[in-house]
This record gives sequence, structure tokens and C-alpha cells, in this order.
Amino acid sequence: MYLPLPTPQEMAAWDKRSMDDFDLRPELLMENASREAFSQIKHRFADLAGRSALLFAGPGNNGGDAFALARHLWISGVKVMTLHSKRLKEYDGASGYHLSVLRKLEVPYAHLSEYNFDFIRDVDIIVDGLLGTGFTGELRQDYVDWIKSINKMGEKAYVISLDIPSGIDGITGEPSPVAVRADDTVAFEEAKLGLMQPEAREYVGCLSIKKIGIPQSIKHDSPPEHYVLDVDILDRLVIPRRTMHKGEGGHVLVLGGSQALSGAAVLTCLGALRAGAGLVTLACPADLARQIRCGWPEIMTIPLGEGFDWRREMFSQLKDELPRFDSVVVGPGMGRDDDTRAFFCDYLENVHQRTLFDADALYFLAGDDSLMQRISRSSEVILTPHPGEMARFFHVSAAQINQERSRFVREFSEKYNVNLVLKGASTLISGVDRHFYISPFATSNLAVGGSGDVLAGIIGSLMAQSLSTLDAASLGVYWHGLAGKDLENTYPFRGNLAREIADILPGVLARYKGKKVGDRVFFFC
Ligand SMILES: NC(=O)C1=CN([C@@H]2O[C@H](COP(=O)(O)OP(=O)(O)OC[C@H]3O[C@@H](n4cnc5c(N)ncnc54)[C@H](O)[C@@H]3O)[C@@H](O)[C@H]2O)[C@@H](O)CC1
Ligand SMILES: [K+]
Repeated sequence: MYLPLPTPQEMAAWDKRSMDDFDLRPELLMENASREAFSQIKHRFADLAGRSALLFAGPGNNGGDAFALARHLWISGVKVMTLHSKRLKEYDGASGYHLSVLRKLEVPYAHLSEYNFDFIRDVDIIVDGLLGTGFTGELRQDYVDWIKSINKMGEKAYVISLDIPSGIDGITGEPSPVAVRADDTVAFEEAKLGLMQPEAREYVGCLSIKKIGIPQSIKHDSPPEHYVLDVDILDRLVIPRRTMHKGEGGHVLVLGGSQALSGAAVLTCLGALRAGAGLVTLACPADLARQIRCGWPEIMTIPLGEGFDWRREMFSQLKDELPRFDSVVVGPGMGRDDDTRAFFCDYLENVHQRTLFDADALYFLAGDDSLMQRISRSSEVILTPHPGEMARFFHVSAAQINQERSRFVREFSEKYNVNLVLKGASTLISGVDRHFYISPFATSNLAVGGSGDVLAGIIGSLMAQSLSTLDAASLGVYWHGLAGKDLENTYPFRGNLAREIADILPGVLARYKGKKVGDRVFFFC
């Protein structure tokens, strides 16, 4: 459901406890790590004998992983050259141990700073063991040069990064300032947080997570703060009983739409219907409701008052009806004028406990902290801002939000303690359980007007189907991401409509639910 995403510090603490409490020696963990990387290479190259490999070994344990891997490749008949970043006698501990075995085997090696890459003609395999989770700050210039050489040679060769592409920050995922562009990254024990950040995407290649023997109890006792959503989250949806009636599918109320933006509310309704809600009702100003009813027979409507505009008094028409709905989505395309705001304020006085706030509802909430106080600490409500909407809560720009997504989400959670979905590539969810969940999907096919409205409908639908709000958000974000990824196959240059995201949801679920992805986090590599 959720795979752990430790920070480098959390991972180092697990490593240390493995040693202190279980006497698991680093040499052994390093051996396991290198075997896993070796099996990934074997997976890529059917016949290794006679191939050539260039291994970059940095000064720490990541370099030690490369030394151990060099041995496995050498024994398999690969022509190996191991390049080390510091003097041989400076290697100690587990790295020193694996280096000493290499030297006894007489595997060729050279100091990186003395090696002339101009002599390299064709190399099949490049191993990036320069820097792992011990990397901090900005790269030293010599590392920048080595990484650039790897990337140049990598245009023709296969590049595998050990644990994390060198140069990627283990928390933010940013290159600092450059990073290795890998075809494969093998993360040891668990993927590190930085690997799942959008900034790291174009460097990581195909990510696999390989266990190296850290005892489960250690991870259980000191769980990380961040997790990535996994495909088995789809198992939260069970095959419906043949004899079910539509009421069991849940009834979603959508409050949204305005003359200029009626499509947003319709897309939310479609998202809710395609995600399996038994009934979806749209409540909006009467003339708008009439228009929508003509085009969309599946959407039930409650025409409020008259005309096209929201008015405060319309709420009295709705108030007594609220309990018959299983969830409410408020905001898509609603508009932002004072009358609409007044309606929204009245809604907040009587808020349905399972409410999703999106779009213009977020605009109102961000502009008035007293409104936020009314829903603060409500464990079943959820807010789904995109970076621009989130920015209004903090009086910063969307770009600033994107630079420090985790920090802003954490601050928001600490202040209001409600469930939150910060949309964008690698959408971030924070739950009232104080954990953070990252979507593994980043796809341009979701970057289309109306995509967020569909997501609001999906999550609202799942909330109406009795999932906890946090599960509804996690499953909804995953399902929506998967649909976007699937559309990438059909429309690699984009051009899909938001309604197509909604339309393919049931088919995507049928195709991917229960699918085995092994140790790969990203489905599509
Ligand atoms: N028990 C363990 O700790 C295990 C660790 N493993 C590997 O070890 C790695 C972590 O090992 P380490 O903690 O030794 O760290 P690293 O191997 O990432 O390297 C740390 C070294 O990099 C240098 N460095 C840091 N920032 C730099 C910068 N900006 N520019 C240039 N040099 C810089 C430091 O001076 C230090 O010498 C993991 O990523 C993983 O690959 C695996 O072998 C499995 C077991
Ligand atoms: K590395």
C-alpha cells in the first residue's frame, strides 16, 4: 500500500541499529547491496562475458558497493576497470575490505583524477558508485567533472546508479548542481525520499528497490515520516456484489459551477461517477442546473434559487438535505464573488463532516483564517490545492511552494491538522496521522485544465464509498496518476481531454489492479 521512503538520516539510523543490535556487519550489507545491483545488470544483459564495465567508486560506502560489484562482474567474465576517487590506502572499513579482495583478484583499477577518459572507446556498462546517502551540499568540482564524463559516455552506454544517482540530494531530489543520468537506479533496502521527488525524475531512470537485510523490526520501531503510494492501494477497492443497489455505491453531492465555469463541476461529477459512486448530485444555481441537466443525464441536479448566480439564501434550500449525502465536494468552478462567498460561509457553519474543498472553496479558505478555523482538526475533511492555491495560504508564489513542497505541507498540517493533497508532479498527501505520502506518478498528460476537478470527483466518490478520507485521497491520487500514465501510451504528445482521464478510470482499474510490479516502483519501465 505504502512503501517507506527514508531520508538519508533515517536510513543511516537503521544501518547503525543493524550493526549495534544485530551485529550485522557493513561488509555483509554491502555484499548484499552489490549482489542486488549485479542481478539488475544481469537482467539487462543476457550474456555478460566479454562485456566491458567502468566502475566509479567514491570515497564512502557507496564506493564500497562499487568495489564489491566490480568483483561480481569480474568473476562473470566482464572486462572491468575500477576507478577510485581517493588514494587506495585511505579506504578503510567495509569499503577497504571489498577493495582489498579486488586487489587480490588483480582486477584493474586506477585513480579517477589520473584517468584519461579520452582513451575510452566503447564501454557497455557504467557503474555509478560515486556518492550515496552521505552526499551533502554542493558537489566538489572534480565530482562535477566526473559526473559529466559519466553522462557523456552514458549517451551510448548503460548506466546503473547504486542507491541514488550521484549528485542527487537525498531529501530534495535536486541535482547539486549536476547529477548522473541513470538508466537504472537500484535503491538499497528502501527508496530514499529524494528519489521520489519530481526534480529527480529525469536522473533516476528505472527505479528498483532491493532488500539488503535490514531487520524488519528496526524499520517497524523507527518508521520513516514519508511513504510512496504502491499499486496494491488499488486493492482497497473490492469487486462489487452483483446484487448491490446504487445506494451502496455512495451518494456524492457536488457544490460548484457558475456561468463561466460550468465544465469544472461537470468534470467533478464525471470523476465521481467513473470512480464508482452510485449517485452523483450537483447543486448549483437553477438556470445552470437546467443547462447541465440537458447534456448530462447521469448527473442529478438540485436547482438552487433562480438565475445563474450563487446567493446566500440558496443555502437554506440545501441545509436539510445535506445528511442524505455520503460526501460533499465543494468549490469546482463555483466563482469567487461576495454572494458565492456568503453561501460558502453558510455551508461552513453546517459543514458535512466528509467534505472535500477544492478550487474556489480553497480561494475563500485561504483568504480568511477564521474560515479555516471552522474546519481545522476535522479528521474527515480534505483540501486539494494545486501549488497556486496553496501559495495563497502562505502569501508566497507557486514557484516557492514547488521549491519546498514538503516544508509547506508540513507547516500546513501542523497548523490545521486536516488531510491535504498538494497536487502537481509527484502529488504529496499529508494525513491527520502526521505521515506524508507521495505519488509515484509524474506525467504531462495530467497537466490539462479540468484534471484537478476530475481528481476531486474521484476522491469525493471514494469518500462516499466508506473509505477513510486518507485512504480515499491516497487511492484517488494513485488511480488518477495511473490513468494519466496510461494516457501517455495513447497520447505521448498530450492532447487528451480531462474527461478522458475520468472515462478510462474503470478500464485502468481492471487492467492494473492486482498486477505484479515486483520491486519496481514505477510501473512503466
Ligand atoms: N551499512 C551501511 O551504511 C550501508 C551503506 N551502503 C551504501 O553506503 C552509502 C552511504 O555511505 P556513506 O555514508 O559512506 O556515504 P557516501 O558513500 O555517500 O559518501 C560519503 C563521502 O562523500 C563525501 N562527500 C559528501 N558530500 C560531498 C560533496 N558535496 N562533494 C564531494 N564529496 C562529498 C564525504 O566526504 C564522504 O567521504 C549508501 O548510499 C549505500 O550505497 C550499502 O553498502 C549498504 C550498507
Ligand atoms: K551513486
